[in-house]
Amino acid sequence: MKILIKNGMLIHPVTKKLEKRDIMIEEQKIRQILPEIDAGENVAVINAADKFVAPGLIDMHVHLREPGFVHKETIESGCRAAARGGFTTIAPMPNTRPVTDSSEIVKEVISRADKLGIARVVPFGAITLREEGQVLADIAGMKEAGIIGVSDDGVGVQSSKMMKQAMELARSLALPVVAHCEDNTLAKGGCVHEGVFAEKFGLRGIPSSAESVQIARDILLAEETGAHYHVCHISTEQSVRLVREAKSRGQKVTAEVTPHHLLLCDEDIPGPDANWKMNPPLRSRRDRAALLEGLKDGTIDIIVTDHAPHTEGEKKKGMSLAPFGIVGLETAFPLLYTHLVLKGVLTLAELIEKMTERPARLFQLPYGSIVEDGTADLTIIDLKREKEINPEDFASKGRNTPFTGWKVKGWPVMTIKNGQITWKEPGFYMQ
Ligand SMILES: NC(=O)N[C@@H](CC(=O)O)C(=O)O
Ligand SMILES: [Zn+2]
Ligand SMILES: [Zn+2]
Repeated sequence: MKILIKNGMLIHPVTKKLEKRDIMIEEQKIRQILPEIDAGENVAVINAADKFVAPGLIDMHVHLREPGFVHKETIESGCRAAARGGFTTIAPMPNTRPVTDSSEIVKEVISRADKLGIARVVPFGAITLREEGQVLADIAGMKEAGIIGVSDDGVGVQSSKMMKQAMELARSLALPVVAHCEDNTLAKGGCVHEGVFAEKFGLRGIPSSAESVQIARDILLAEETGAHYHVCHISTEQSVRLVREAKSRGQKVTAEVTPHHLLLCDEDIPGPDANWKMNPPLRSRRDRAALLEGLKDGTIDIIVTDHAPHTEGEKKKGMSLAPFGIVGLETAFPLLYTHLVLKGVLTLAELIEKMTERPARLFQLPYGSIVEDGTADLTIIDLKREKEINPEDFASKGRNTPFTGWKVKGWPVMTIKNGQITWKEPGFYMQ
């Protein structure tokens, strides 16, 4: 089927200004981008007047929970959440049960996602067997099966020796090492940032050094091994400084940040409600400022959600006992558009770049831009539409968000992946 998107606003690749364009999609490709295209016969026309058309959003850090934790999320519910949030490509972390540490599980995840066709799923494989930090996983086999990088997300790799071996192997396979950075001897037992909130509520804190110490170690190991080292969910001022310094020396070190670490700090936590509990925790106001600075100056390369669904029952256990993590796929774009773009922190083009083209480049994925003959992954967004965040609307099984009730603008109204409509806001106009 041919689809014609009429009168949408696109970011010009050079001037970065918005301009009105028609886009013709045929099969899985973008065939034409022109100021005016006639529909002709047998073409479905989408009226995108006053709407912004972005490349399909890419999220390089999500948790789909299948296999093993399907009460929290399934590949299907997670992909539906992605499509509803405007994402066409998502990269699930391997901390499922069993852990994604073999080519069989990698193939299984990819084939289930392919059959559904709701979002393109490009998985990470584990660094170590069962993410236990003891024995390297079959990284070469998993690469054959389709992984795009390795990560033990959920836990830090405690042994320097293990990390070094992983980097050597990953380097030889041209795979990035994507690190959840957490030194257990420093973080042990903490549930929130070691700061004002922890003190006020008498909770055990996780110091910033639990993250930054491991980043410092890993940057040295990456220098020695030549691996591409990517820092997961960076959260502290010191971590940003380390990445900036490594980049300035020309090292291949990259980093990602989440919307919640960009928009919230520990002072904002209203009380001991586990919907505000995630790993790494919300840090200080100063850390948050350093993250924004790092994002603006390019030290931090991309934005990811770290979508981490948990059940209401699990989250009711309170700050100390509830699992870490919040959902993010269905709120990321409107939150960032409202609080970064509309407040002048980033331009719309900069925000989009960090959610499309940059992640595609970092992980060598052939997506993330709107070009003729390119894959037809597109997200149509109503930048003016304002709506309250209501977890009851989520396609995700997870309702665990600290952003309930936030009034935000910039809601996706249609998501197209590989030339197929994967989600559409009810009532969004189509001829
Ligand atoms: N971010 C979180 O708070 N939780 C993640 C694990 C992780 O990303 O480290 C999860 O799997 O629930
Ligand atoms: Zn993590
Ligand atoms: Zn994660």
